[in-house]
Formats: sequence, structure tokens, C-alpha cells
Amino acid sequence: AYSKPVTCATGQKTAHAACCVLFPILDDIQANLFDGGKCGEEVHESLRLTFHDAIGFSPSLGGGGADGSIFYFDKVETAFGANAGIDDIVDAQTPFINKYNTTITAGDFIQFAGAVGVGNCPGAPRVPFFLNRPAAKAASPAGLIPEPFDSITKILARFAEVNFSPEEVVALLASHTVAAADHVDVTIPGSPFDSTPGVFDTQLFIETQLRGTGFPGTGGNNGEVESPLAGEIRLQSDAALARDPRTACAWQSFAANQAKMQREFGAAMAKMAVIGQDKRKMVDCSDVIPIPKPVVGTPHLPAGKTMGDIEQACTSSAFPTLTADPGPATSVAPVPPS
Ligand code: HEM
Ligand SMILES: [Ca+2]
Ligand SMILES: [Mn+2]
Repeated sequence: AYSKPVTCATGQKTAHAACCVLFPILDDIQANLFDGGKCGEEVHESLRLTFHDAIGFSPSLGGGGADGSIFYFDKVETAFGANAGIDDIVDAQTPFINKYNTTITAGDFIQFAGAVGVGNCPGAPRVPFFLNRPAAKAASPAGLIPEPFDSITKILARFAEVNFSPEEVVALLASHTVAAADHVDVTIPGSPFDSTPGVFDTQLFIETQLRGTGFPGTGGNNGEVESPLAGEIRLQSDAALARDPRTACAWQSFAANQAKMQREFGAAMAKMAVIGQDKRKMVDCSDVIPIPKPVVGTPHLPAGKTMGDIEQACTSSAFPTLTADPGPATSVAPVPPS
């Protein structure tokens, strides 16, 4: 229904008066959670948290989806193996969630922080945000969060339970362009999944298609396979999604198409953020989310690589032709801890 834009007491305009409460929260988290609007560790972890809260719904086992259960029942959920390390960001968000708990629920806060946070990464879409999740009633059942050692059959089946197609799963994995692992190889915390963890670019889809040549730290970790670059870590699940006949062409379709990746990631995030929720009871506050900066750089091979290093997997079309950065072989620095 049409509603007249309002001017909030704090001066900003929004389509719905109910959204005005979000502006002070926006300013606070940008300054004090995201280090002045950066795309660093807290943004990466806040984005991961949106997924680990939202995916906690199954038609057969229950759970409330994107309901903040990972905060309200954190003792239960942070103990799940798939949630290794998630306690850090739950702890970091807790003072903010408590400060605003008379205004918005933890479920709203977690999705709001993720949408705002990823928007700090140049090249990200403006992720829509809907307000009004009730507080969680129970913890998520165990076993609902995909693990990097799961088969593609298991991963796609889990997402299908919450109505996500294989193409939507691949679109969601664009999140790993602004991501690093602390717990896959604990000897090298902060190891990024692509060479540009501060930019929401397509490098993840390019670099995961390169032949793996070694482990950045120790070998033999569960859910890890060889990566193509020093300092870069590769999840077994990302490598398999890039090569499986069910997902390889979707994966390749994002490799040199920033606009397609942005569009489909934004749409899939909007859908994920309301898993288990009744959208008719929610208010569209998308216009509160700041407009992200454009991407930095263009799709390329890391220095030292050639098209011969691409492991073509999609059988219906060729991987886009890319040129390599000049200079010595790219090596990737860890994302600094907060
Ligand atoms: C097949 C599905 C997925 C699997 C198996 C998976 C697995 C993982 C693993 C193992 C890590 C490393 C955690 C650590 O060691 O610190 C990680 C990080 C991350 N994941 Fe995923 N993930 C999946 C899907 C997603 C989705 C759908 C999103 C968000 C929309 C997401 C966002 C992130 C982010 C942003 C990080 C980086 C966190 C940081 O840098 O601290 N992942 N993921
Ligand atoms: Ca990136
Ligand atoms: Mn981290």
C-alpha cells in the first residue's frame, strides 16, 4: 500500500514512520561496530551471522528461521560445530542488541546489521531490509547449517527445504567474496577466500575455478582443499559448487558479471532474511540502508596465472577470457582481527 514518505525526528526521510527507529541504530553501528563504515572483520562476521540465524528453519524439524534465536539461545546454538567462531560476533553485537531491545528484536538487528555491513563493501548491492521479526521462541534444531565438508547433494537439499534453487545458492555464496576463515585452519586465522576480501567483486567466482596448487597453512583440515594462491584458503564446498554439473554454469555466470552477481545476491539475501517469517506483517525499510560504493577493479586473473589454470567445468559455455594482473605471483594477506 502507498504511504506518504515521512521525515523522522532525526531529519532523514523514509517511506514508513516505523522505520525511523533504525537511523540512530544505523549511525551507531557504522561508527562503533563497523569501525567507521569499513568492510572488515565485523562486517564479514555480521554477514555470516545473517545466514547462520536465518537457515535455522526446517519444514520437518522446526526452528524459526531469521528470528534472532542465535542470540536469544546462544548457549545452545554457538555450540553447534557449524557455528565455530560465531560467538565472537554474537558477543560483539550483544551490547547493541541490548541497547536497542525496546525498539527492535535481535532477529531484526542481525539482519539489519548484515544489510548495512555488506553495503560497506564496494561493489555490494543495496540489500533490502524488512522490519518486524518477533523474538525467537526456541533455539534452532541442530544440523541445519551447511558445513564445508558436506556433499553438494546434501547442501542443495538443505537449501531446497527453504525454497532456494541451486542458482540462488550460488548467488548467496557471493558472500564469500568478503570473507575469511578463522577456524578451518586455526594456524592461519583471517585467511581470505579470495584476493580481495574488502571488495564485493567477482574474484571469488574466478579464483575458486583456478587449479588448486597447495595449502596456505597446514594440510588435512576438514572441509578445506588446495587453493591457487599463497595466503588464500579454499573451502571444499566452494570448490565443489564451482565444479558440480548442477551449479558450475551458474558459478561461471558470475565470474565476469558484477551486475548479475549483485542483482542475484541482493534478491537471494532479501529472501534469506525472512526465512520463517510472515512478510505480510513486516514493514519495508529498505530505504534506510545506505547506497553502497561502486566496485573497485575489474575481473582479472591473479598475477602469475593464465587461462590454462582455469578448470573449465560448465559444459555449455566457455569460462570468460581474462587477463592476469602484472607482476609477481599474487599472495593474499590475512584480514586483520578487530
Ligand atoms: C554451502 C553453504 C556454506 C558453507 C558450507 C559455508 C561455510 C563457511 C565456512 C567454513 C566459513 C569459515 C568460518 C571460519 O572458519 O571462520 C565461512 C565464512 C563465511 N561465510 Fe559461509 N558458508 C556457506 C554459505 C554462506 C552464506 C549463504 C553466507 C551469507 C549470506 C555466508 C557468509 C560467510 C561469510 C561472510 C564468511 C566470513 C566470515 C569472516 O570473515 O569472519 N556463507 N563460511
Ligand atoms: Ca572479493
Ligand atoms: Mn572472521
